[in-house]
Amino acid sequence: MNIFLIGYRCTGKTSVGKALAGKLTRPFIDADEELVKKNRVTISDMVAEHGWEFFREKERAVIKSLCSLENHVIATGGGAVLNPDNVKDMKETGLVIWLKASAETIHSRIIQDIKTLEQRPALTHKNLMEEIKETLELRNPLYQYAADFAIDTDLSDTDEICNRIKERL
Ligand SMILES: Nc1ncnc2c1ncn2[C@@H]1O[C@H](COP(=O)(O)OP(=O)(O)O)[C@@H](O)[C@H]1O
Ligand SMILES: O=C(O)C1=C[C@@H](OP(=O)(O)O)[C@@H](O)[C@H](O)C1
Ligand SMILES: [Mg+2]
Repeated sequence: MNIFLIGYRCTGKTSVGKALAGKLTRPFIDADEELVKKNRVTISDMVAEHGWEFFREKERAVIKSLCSLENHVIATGGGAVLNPDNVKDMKETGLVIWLKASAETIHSRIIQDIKTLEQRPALTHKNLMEEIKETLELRNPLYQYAADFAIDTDLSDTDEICNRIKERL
C-alpha cells in the first residue's frame, strides 16, 4: 500500500511526506516535483502560459503513474482531489491521509514559503485570505471523502505530525 498525503496548500504534505518516508524507510515522491521535472517548467510558468485546465491534465497523468508504485509515500498537490479519477486511484492503491490547517495558518505559511512564487500561482482573482477561505469551503468535502483519516497540523511540527501518523498506521 502507498501512503498519499492530501490537503490544502501549505498544510505540509511535501515536508511531512519526506520526513515520514524517512521514518518508515520507504521511498518518497512529490507529485508536483515529478510534474515539474517531466514538463521542464515551473508550475507558475505552466499556469501563466497554458492555464489551470492544462496543469490539471498534467497533474492527472502524474498521479495516475504514481498510483502504479508500491509502498511509496506520495505527497500530492493541494488540488489533486479535484479530479475524481485521482481520488479513485489513490483510494484503490493506498492509504489517504488528509493534512489540515486553519485558514490563518495556511495564509501565514503561504506568504512565508520561498517556494510559493514558483509553485503556487493564484487560484482566483480574490485576495489571498478570501481565496483560501473560499477554496477550502469548496474542497473540504473532497478531502473528507478521499481521506482515510485526518491530522491537524496547526500546533505541531513535522516530527510530531509524523509520530501522530505512525500511531494511526
Ligand atoms: N507543521 C508545520 N509547522 C510549521 N510550518 C510548516 C509545517 N508544515 C509545513 N510548514 C511550512 O509550510 C510551508 C509549506 O510546506 P510544504 O511541505 O511545502 O506544504 P504543502 O506541500 O502542503 O504545500 C513550508 O515553508 C514549510 O516549512
Ligand atoms: O492547491 C492547488 O490547487 C495547488 C497546490 C500546489 O501544491 P501544494 O499543495 O504542495 O502547495 C500545486 O500543485 C499547484 O499550485 C496547485
Ligand atoms: Mg507540496
